[in-house]
Amino acid sequence: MTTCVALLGGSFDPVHHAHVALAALFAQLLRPDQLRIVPAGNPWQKNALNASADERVAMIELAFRAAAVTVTIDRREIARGAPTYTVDTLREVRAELGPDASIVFLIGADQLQQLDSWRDWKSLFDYAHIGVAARPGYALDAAALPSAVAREIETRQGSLEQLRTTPSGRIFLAETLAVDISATQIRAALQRGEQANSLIPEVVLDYIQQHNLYKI
Ligand SMILES: Nc1ncnc2c1ncn2[C@@H]1O[C@H](COP(=O)(O)OP(=O)(O)OP(=O)(O)O)[C@@H](O)[C@H]1O
Ligand SMILES: O=C(O)c1ccc[n+]([C@@H]2O[C@H](COP(=O)([O-])O)[C@@H](O)[C@H]2O)c1
Repeated sequence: MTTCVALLGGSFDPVHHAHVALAALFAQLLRPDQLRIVPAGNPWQKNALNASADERVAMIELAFRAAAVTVTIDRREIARGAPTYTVDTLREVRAELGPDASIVFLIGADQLQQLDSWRDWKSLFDYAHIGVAARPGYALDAAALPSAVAREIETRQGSLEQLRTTPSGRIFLAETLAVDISATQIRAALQRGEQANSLIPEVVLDYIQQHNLYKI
């Protein structure tokens, strides 16, 4: 049996219900041997993060424990101390797991729409598959995507079975996720002094309040 490892990277500033739902969806679809959450150390396309790396990790632990989704937190991008390029992460994980393991990097539709802006993006497929989840407001059809990304999907689209049993090179689009939540919206709500109860797990909200996060 091929080992299958799924990775969900992100800023998680803070982690929210859609992150957990995305991870749970692919846990169910792929039944991976391991599901790793990879908090970005220095997400170079974003403005400065609000919470610290340790705070983001603590919130991720709380969120996934509360949801009973079994994950491992991989801190390599935090430890790297350089702009976070996924291609570097996938190269490292490939070296660790060997040539035969299936590696699946999970993203939402917003990131698919800008995949061609990622560092050395075509090389991502040398190391891993990409699993994409739908996101309200971000279409998955070819017309909504940069033409280079649409072309890549045309040749690389594969089945879940192909993702699970081959090492890299395929894309799978999961069209069923429909959770209209963003960390931007949560930070704005918290800054306005609103509770954001329906957007993040209660344990994460408790943590945010105890640590006085997202006030400014
Ligand atoms: N509502 C959502 N539906 C589907 N995928 C999502 C959703 N929210 C985030 N993701 C995906 O999860 C990963 C990590 O996202 P991230 O931590 O940047 O959250 P975010 O809500 O997009 O943050 P921000 O609003 O700060 O940009 C990305 O691949 C992103 O596409
Ligand atoms: O490699 C890149 O150049 C790159 C550019 C943008 C985003 N990413 C990765 O995509 C994941 C989601 O990013 P974000 O900004 O939505 O949190 C996270 O793991 C980022 O490191 C990676």
